[in-house]
Amino acid sequence: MGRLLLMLVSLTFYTAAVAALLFLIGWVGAFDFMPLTVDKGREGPLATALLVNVGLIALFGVQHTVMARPTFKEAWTKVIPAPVERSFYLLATVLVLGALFHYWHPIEGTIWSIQNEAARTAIWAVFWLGWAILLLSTFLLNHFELFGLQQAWHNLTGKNASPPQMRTPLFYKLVRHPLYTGFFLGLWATPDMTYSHAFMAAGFTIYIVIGIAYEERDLLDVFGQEYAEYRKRVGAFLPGIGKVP
Ligand SMILES: C[S@@+](CC[C@H](N)C(=O)[O-])C[C@H]1O[C@@H](n2cnc3c(N)ncnc32)[C@H](O)[C@@H]1O
Repeated sequence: MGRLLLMLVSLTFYTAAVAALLFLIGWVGAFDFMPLTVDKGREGPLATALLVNVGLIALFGVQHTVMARPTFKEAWTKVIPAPVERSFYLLATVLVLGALFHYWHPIEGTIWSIQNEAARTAIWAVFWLGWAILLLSTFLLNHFELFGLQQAWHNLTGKNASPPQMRTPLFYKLVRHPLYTGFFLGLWATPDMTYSHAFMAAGFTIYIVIGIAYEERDLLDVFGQEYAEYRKRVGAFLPGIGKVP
Protein backbone atom coordinates (compact mmCIF):
# COMPACT_ATOMS: atom_id res chain seq x y z
CA MET A 1 0.00 0.00 0.00
CA GLY A 2 2.82 2.40 0.95
CA ARG A 3 4.55 1.80 -2.37
CA LEU A 4 1.31 2.27 -4.28
CA LEU A 5 0.69 5.52 -2.45
CA LEU A 6 4.16 6.77 -3.42
CA MET A 7 3.40 5.86 -7.03
CA LEU A 8 0.15 7.83 -6.88
CA VAL A 9 1.98 10.80 -5.34
CA SER A 10 4.53 10.60 -8.13
CA LEU A 11 1.84 10.42 -10.84
CA THR A 12 -0.04 13.36 -9.32
CA PHE A 13 3.04 15.58 -9.11
CA TYR A 14 4.07 14.51 -12.63
CA THR A 15 0.67 15.63 -13.97
CA ALA A 16 0.97 18.93 -12.09
CA ALA A 17 4.46 19.48 -13.50
CA VAL A 18 3.34 18.83 -17.08
CA ALA A 19 0.39 21.22 -16.59
CA ALA A 20 2.76 23.88 -15.16
CA LEU A 21 5.13 23.44 -18.12
CA LEU A 22 2.25 23.89 -20.59
CA PHE A 23 1.08 26.97 -18.68
CA LEU A 24 4.65 28.32 -18.74
CA ILE A 25 4.76 27.99 -22.55
CA GLY A 26 1.47 29.90 -22.85
CA TRP A 27 2.59 32.46 -20.25
CA VAL A 28 5.90 33.15 -22.04
CA GLY A 29 4.17 33.16 -25.45
CA ALA A 30 1.66 35.69 -24.02
CA PHE A 31 -1.19 34.14 -25.99
CA ASP A 32 -4.53 35.98 -25.90
CA PHE A 33 -6.40 32.99 -24.46
CA MET A 34 -4.13 32.84 -21.39
CA PRO A 35 -5.62 34.33 -18.19
CA LEU A 36 -2.15 35.49 -17.09
CA THR A 37 0.99 36.07 -19.14
CA VAL A 38 4.33 37.79 -18.87
CA ASP A 39 2.51 40.85 -20.26
CA LYS A 40 -0.83 40.43 -18.44
CA GLY A 41 -1.10 40.40 -14.66
CA ARG A 42 -0.84 42.59 -11.59
CA GLU A 43 -0.44 46.31 -11.82
CA GLY A 44 1.84 48.44 -9.68
CA PRO A 45 4.58 51.06 -9.72
CA LEU A 46 7.74 50.26 -11.64
CA ALA A 47 9.89 49.92 -8.50
CA THR A 48 7.47 47.36 -7.03
CA ALA A 49 7.36 45.48 -10.34
CA LEU A 50 11.15 45.28 -10.55
CA LEU A 51 11.56 44.18 -6.94
CA VAL A 52 8.80 41.55 -7.05
CA ASN A 53 9.91 40.18 -10.42
CA VAL A 54 13.55 39.89 -9.37
CA GLY A 55 12.38 38.12 -6.21
CA LEU A 56 10.28 35.66 -8.22
CA ILE A 57 13.12 34.76 -10.59
CA ALA A 58 15.54 34.48 -7.66
CA LEU A 59 13.06 32.18 -5.89
CA PHE A 60 12.99 29.92 -8.97
CA GLY A 61 16.80 29.98 -9.14
CA VAL A 62 17.34 29.24 -5.45
CA GLN A 63 14.75 26.43 -5.41
CA HIS A 64 16.31 24.77 -8.45
CA THR A 65 19.90 25.28 -7.37
CA VAL A 66 19.46 24.18 -3.75
CA MET A 67 17.07 21.24 -4.29
CA ALA A 68 19.17 19.75 -7.11
CA ARG A 69 22.34 19.47 -4.99
CA PRO A 70 23.37 16.02 -3.71
CA THR A 71 23.90 17.35 -0.15
CA PHE A 72 20.35 18.69 -0.06
CA LYS A 73 18.95 15.42 -1.45
CA GLU A 74 20.82 13.46 1.22
CA ALA A 75 19.29 15.53 4.03
CA TRP A 76 15.87 15.76 2.37
CA THR A 77 15.52 11.98 1.94
CA LYS A 78 15.74 11.63 5.73
CA VAL A 79 12.43 13.52 5.78
CA ILE A 80 10.63 12.20 2.70
CA PRO A 81 10.97 8.74 1.06
CA ALA A 82 13.76 8.55 -1.53
CA PRO A 83 11.51 7.20 -4.35
CA VAL A 84 9.53 10.45 -4.34
CA GLU A 85 12.43 12.87 -3.75
CA ARG A 86 12.38 13.96 -7.41
CA SER A 87 8.58 14.23 -7.33
CA PHE A 88 8.77 16.67 -4.41
CA TYR A 89 11.38 18.66 -6.32
CA LEU A 90 8.79 18.91 -9.11
CA LEU A 91 6.07 19.89 -6.66
CA ALA A 92 8.29 22.70 -5.37
CA THR A 93 8.90 23.76 -8.99
CA VAL A 94 5.15 23.83 -9.64
CA LEU A 95 4.59 26.00 -6.55
CA VAL A 96 7.37 28.40 -7.50
CA LEU A 97 6.01 28.64 -11.06
CA GLY A 98 2.53 29.21 -9.62
CA ALA A 99 3.93 32.12 -7.61
CA LEU A 100 5.65 33.46 -10.73
CA PHE A 101 2.39 33.39 -12.73
CA HIS A 102 0.32 34.81 -9.88
CA TYR A 103 2.58 37.59 -8.62
CA TRP A 104 4.42 38.67 -11.80
CA HIS A 105 4.10 42.42 -12.38
CA PRO A 106 4.22 43.22 -16.12
CA ILE A 107 6.46 46.15 -17.05
CA GLU A 108 5.03 48.56 -19.60
CA GLY A 109 6.63 49.30 -22.94
CA THR A 110 7.66 47.50 -26.11
CA ILE A 111 11.21 47.04 -27.38
CA TRP A 112 10.29 45.61 -30.75
CA SER A 113 7.13 44.58 -32.58
CA ILE A 114 7.72 42.93 -35.93
CA GLN A 115 4.97 43.71 -38.44
CA ASN A 116 6.06 41.61 -41.42
CA GLU A 117 3.87 38.48 -41.42
CA ALA A 118 6.54 36.16 -42.83
CA ALA A 119 9.03 37.32 -40.20
CA ARG A 120 6.44 36.85 -37.42
CA THR A 121 5.74 33.30 -38.60
CA ALA A 122 9.46 32.54 -38.70
CA ILE A 123 9.94 33.86 -35.15
CA TRP A 124 7.00 31.80 -33.87
CA ALA A 125 8.55 28.75 -35.56
CA VAL A 126 11.75 29.35 -33.56
CA PHE A 127 9.65 29.72 -30.37
CA TRP A 128 7.98 26.33 -30.91
CA LEU A 129 11.23 24.74 -32.05
CA GLY A 130 12.79 25.81 -28.74
CA TRP A 131 10.08 24.18 -26.61
CA ALA A 132 10.20 21.06 -28.82
CA ILE A 133 13.98 20.81 -28.29
CA LEU A 134 13.47 21.20 -24.55
CA LEU A 135 10.86 18.44 -24.43
CA LEU A 136 12.81 16.10 -26.70
CA SER A 137 15.94 16.63 -24.59
CA THR A 138 14.11 15.35 -21.51
CA PHE A 139 13.43 12.11 -23.43
CA LEU A 140 17.03 11.92 -24.66
CA LEU A 141 18.27 12.07 -21.05
CA ASN A 142 15.48 10.06 -19.40
CA HIS A 143 12.14 11.85 -19.25
CA PHE A 144 10.54 9.56 -16.68
CA GLU A 145 13.51 9.78 -14.33
CA LEU A 146 13.78 13.59 -14.67
CA PHE A 147 10.08 13.81 -13.87
CA GLY A 148 10.27 11.37 -10.96
CA LEU A 149 8.03 8.56 -12.27
CA GLN A 150 10.77 6.00 -12.83
CA GLN A 151 11.98 6.13 -9.23
CA ALA A 152 8.47 5.47 -7.84
CA TRP A 153 7.83 2.76 -10.46
CA HIS A 154 11.06 0.93 -9.57
CA ASN A 155 10.09 1.17 -5.93
CA LEU A 156 6.63 -0.25 -6.69
CA THR A 157 7.95 -3.13 -8.80
CA GLY A 158 10.86 -3.91 -6.45
CA LYS A 159 13.54 -3.06 -9.00
CA ASN A 160 16.82 -1.61 -7.72
CA ALA A 161 17.55 2.01 -8.62
CA SER A 162 19.98 1.99 -11.53
CA PRO A 163 23.22 4.00 -11.09
CA PRO A 164 23.32 7.35 -12.95
CA GLN A 165 24.43 7.02 -16.56
CA MET A 166 26.10 9.70 -18.64
CA ARG A 167 24.11 10.15 -21.85
CA THR A 168 25.14 11.92 -25.04
CA PRO A 169 22.58 10.97 -27.70
CA LEU A 170 21.56 13.14 -30.65
CA PHE A 171 21.56 16.84 -29.54
CA TYR A 172 23.96 15.94 -26.70
CA LYS A 173 26.59 15.09 -29.32
CA LEU A 174 26.43 18.72 -30.49
CA VAL A 175 25.98 20.64 -27.23
CA ARG A 176 26.16 19.77 -23.54
CA HIS A 177 22.95 21.61 -22.59
CA PRO A 178 20.39 21.29 -25.39
CA LEU A 179 17.49 21.48 -22.97
CA TYR A 180 18.67 24.96 -21.91
CA THR A 181 19.34 25.92 -25.56
CA GLY A 182 15.71 25.05 -26.27
CA PHE A 183 14.62 27.05 -23.22
CA PHE A 184 16.60 30.10 -24.43
CA LEU A 185 14.95 29.90 -27.86
CA GLY A 186 11.51 29.66 -26.24
CA LEU A 187 12.29 32.59 -23.94
CA TRP A 188 13.78 35.00 -26.47
CA ALA A 189 11.99 34.22 -29.74
CA THR A 190 9.02 36.56 -29.81
CA PRO A 191 7.83 38.95 -32.52
CA ASP A 192 6.58 41.34 -29.80
CA MET A 193 9.33 41.92 -27.26
CA THR A 194 8.05 43.93 -24.31
CA TYR A 195 10.18 45.20 -21.43
CA SER A 196 8.37 42.68 -19.27
CA HIS A 197 9.27 39.79 -21.57
CA ALA A 198 12.91 40.91 -21.92
CA PHE A 199 13.25 41.28 -18.14
CA MET A 200 11.88 37.78 -17.57
CA ALA A 201 14.01 36.22 -20.34
CA ALA A 202 17.16 37.97 -19.07
CA GLY A 203 16.43 36.85 -15.50
CA PHE A 204 16.07 33.19 -16.46
CA THR A 205 19.11 33.37 -18.73
CA ILE A 206 21.26 34.71 -15.88
CA TYR A 207 19.92 32.03 -13.54
CA ILE A 208 20.73 29.24 -16.02
CA VAL A 209 24.25 30.47 -16.68
CA ILE A 210 24.88 30.51 -12.91
CA GLY A 211 23.07 27.20 -12.35
CA ILE A 212 25.11 25.41 -15.02
CA ALA A 213 28.30 25.89 -13.00
CA TYR A 214 26.71 23.93 -10.14
CA GLU A 215 25.19 21.32 -12.46
CA GLU A 216 28.50 20.68 -14.22
CA ARG A 217 30.39 20.48 -10.92
CA ASP A 218 28.00 17.69 -9.85
CA LEU A 219 28.29 15.99 -13.26
CA LEU A 220 32.09 16.04 -12.92
CA ASP A 221 31.77 14.50 -9.44
CA VAL A 222 29.50 11.72 -10.72
CA PHE A 223 31.00 10.96 -14.16
CA GLY A 224 34.60 12.17 -13.56
CA GLN A 225 37.00 11.99 -16.50
CA GLU A 226 34.25 11.00 -18.95
CA TYR A 227 32.45 14.31 -18.37
CA ALA A 228 35.73 16.28 -18.32
CA GLU A 229 36.57 14.87 -21.79
CA TYR A 230 33.04 15.67 -22.95
CA ARG A 231 33.46 19.32 -21.83
CA LYS A 232 36.69 19.53 -23.85
CA ARG A 233 35.03 18.15 -26.96
CA VAL A 234 31.52 19.63 -26.97
CA GLY A 235 30.22 23.22 -26.69
CA ALA A 236 27.80 24.38 -23.99
CA PHE A 237 24.72 25.84 -25.73
CA LEU A 238 25.88 26.20 -29.34
CA PRO A 239 28.00 23.69 -31.26
CA GLY A 240 31.71 24.37 -30.82
CA ILE A 241 31.25 27.32 -28.44
CA GLY A 242 31.97 27.09 -24.73
CA LYS A 243 34.25 24.06 -24.67
CA VAL A 244 36.23 23.79 -21.41
CA PRO A 245 39.84 22.74 -22.07
C1 LIG B 1 17.07 19.77 -16.33
S1 LIG B 1 18.21 18.59 -16.86
C2 LIG B 1 19.20 19.57 -17.93
C3 LIG B 1 20.23 18.79 -18.64
C4 LIG B 1 21.23 19.61 -19.46
N1 LIG B 1 21.81 20.66 -18.68
C5 LIG B 1 20.58 20.19 -20.70
O1 LIG B 1 20.40 21.41 -20.76
O2 LIG B 1 20.25 19.43 -21.61
C6 LIG B 1 19.27 18.47 -15.45
C7 LIG B 1 19.68 17.04 -15.11
O3 LIG B 1 20.32 16.43 -16.21
C8 LIG B 1 21.45 15.71 -15.77
N2 LIG B 1 22.40 15.67 -16.90
C9 LIG B 1 22.88 16.72 -17.57
N3 LIG B 1 23.67 16.32 -18.58
C10 LIG B 1 23.68 14.97 -18.55
C11 LIG B 1 24.29 13.95 -19.34
N4 LIG B 1 25.07 14.26 -20.39
N5 LIG B 1 24.06 12.66 -19.02
C12 LIG B 1 23.28 12.33 -17.98
N6 LIG B 1 22.67 13.24 -17.18
C13 LIG B 1 22.86 14.53 -17.46
C14 LIG B 1 21.95 16.49 -14.57
O4 LIG B 1 22.66 15.72 -13.68
C15 LIG B 1 20.65 16.99 -13.97
O5 LIG B 1 20.17 16.05 -13.06
